[in-house]
Amino acid sequence: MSDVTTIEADVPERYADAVQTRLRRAADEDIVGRLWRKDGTLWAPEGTPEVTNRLGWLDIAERSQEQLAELQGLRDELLRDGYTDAVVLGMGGSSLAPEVFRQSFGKADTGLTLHVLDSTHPQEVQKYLDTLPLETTLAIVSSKSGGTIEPLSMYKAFSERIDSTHFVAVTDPGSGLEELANAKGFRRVFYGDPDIGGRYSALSAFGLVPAVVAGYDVAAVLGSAIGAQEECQGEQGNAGLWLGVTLGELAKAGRDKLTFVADAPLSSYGVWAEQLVAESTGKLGRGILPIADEPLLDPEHYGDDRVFLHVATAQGSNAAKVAKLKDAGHPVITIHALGPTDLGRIFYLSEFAVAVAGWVLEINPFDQPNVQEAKDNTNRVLKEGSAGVDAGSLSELTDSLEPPAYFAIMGYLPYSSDTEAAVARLRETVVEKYKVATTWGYGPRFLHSTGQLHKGGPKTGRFLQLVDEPGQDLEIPGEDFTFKTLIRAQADGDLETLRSHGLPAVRITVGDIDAIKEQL
Ligand SMILES: O=P(O)(O)OC[C@H]1O[C@](O)(CO)[C@@H](O)[C@@H]1O
Repeated sequence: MSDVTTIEADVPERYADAVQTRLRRAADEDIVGRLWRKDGTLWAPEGTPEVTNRLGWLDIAERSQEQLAELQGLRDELLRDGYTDAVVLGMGGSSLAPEVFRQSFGKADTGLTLHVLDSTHPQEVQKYLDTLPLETTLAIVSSKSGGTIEPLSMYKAFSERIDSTHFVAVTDPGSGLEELANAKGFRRVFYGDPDIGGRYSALSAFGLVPAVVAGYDVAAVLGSAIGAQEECQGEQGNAGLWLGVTLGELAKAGRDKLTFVADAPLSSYGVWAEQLVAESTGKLGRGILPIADEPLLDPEHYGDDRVFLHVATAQGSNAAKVAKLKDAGHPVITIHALGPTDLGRIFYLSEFAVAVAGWVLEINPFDQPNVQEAKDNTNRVLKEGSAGVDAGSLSELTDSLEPPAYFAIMGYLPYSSDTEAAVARLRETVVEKYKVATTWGYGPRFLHSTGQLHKGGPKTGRFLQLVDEPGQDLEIPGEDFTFKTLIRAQADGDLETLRSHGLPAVRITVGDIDAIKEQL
């Protein structure tokens, strides 16, 4: 057991020495004090960009409390004006926390029905345009940089159909999106903190605007985050420090597949944590690979590259399976949670832990050096057209497949529960047959999440790209490419980038995902 109150640890004895030694070193080197004093040399040489100006999240929950009255004012105004729905148009850090809030809280009595659109698949965008009651829908265009191609394309599609007063922007001061919002007369512009990067922005305006508009108890979410902030102050009983040191040391010992088991109603935690962990740690050939939503199996199916993080609630149904994992000697860390308002605490502890793990792994957790490559390749395909893609063959991925390799499935497909169920069956087959960890992400969403680790992390990934032939296309007003061209250029660009890193990457144009299992 650790000496912290909110986290329970079952870490096998053989790793305990490394964790204790590292905790002593953290105390000797005043890691917590230096983190709070925003000393960037914890992670990178003095003067490195994207370090000291990326630590605003440390006390953002306190500062966000001051924004609540204004946000609640917006919600009241929208309800008075007859609004019924709100849709977030954003990617990565600008969409994933709202998505976890949405799935965890559900529909509140006192707010708008929240939706999150973070896809460029024409069928997916069209679905929202067709099914939302557009006359009573608020569109929240969310982008820190204000220049990301996906939210701007989604904005363009919506702007043809709804009036400017139906839009609000969430962005950092001085961005192109701020300028656009002012020029077009958006209802409001809300600002993020420029000293916080996208994946650390959950408790700033990026998470809060959608959550307040949806009527969720954001004051309680922030209260739980402030509780965690207090827990992360000193050397003793510091849950975030302990978690980061443990995850870092386990990764160094080869347990670098952090497998989330999140109980209802917090089952979607992994989709947010995935970006935090992968984009922060996956670089310089190192990193912790987050595994979200993988079917949970019996211990014998797992290699010794796993560590399990159980977000446990009273309603959860995973306890018996997790107990078996502990008994079999897999490291298991349990974070106990009461319900959705605990998300503030869980987000905060995760953020602090990942910052500490960055120190252990000797990487800068606040940059994303490899994300740009896929974006550049996409832009080139958009400009010059595709030179045609060699699909490759599945055996490139399965030949001598064993831990510590991992099998990544990336679907440039419309979102559907049928797809997710078929992918879950495929993942289960891969784990059972090869004992390797599997990941799954919708493209282009995963490009802003695990995409960084795929290229920058350990070169152990095998990549299966799934694409379809969309039956319908959708114009992007003002652009000379359509959504169908954009998503295919993103898929082509990513395949090319993976291969340029010497990584095995194969494309399958899907009809029946279940049929892939037979070829493994
Ligand atoms: O909020 P923005 O600037 O649109 O960026 C979206 C996402 O893209 C990235 O910058 C890179 O993938 C993420 O870190 C970020 O959360």
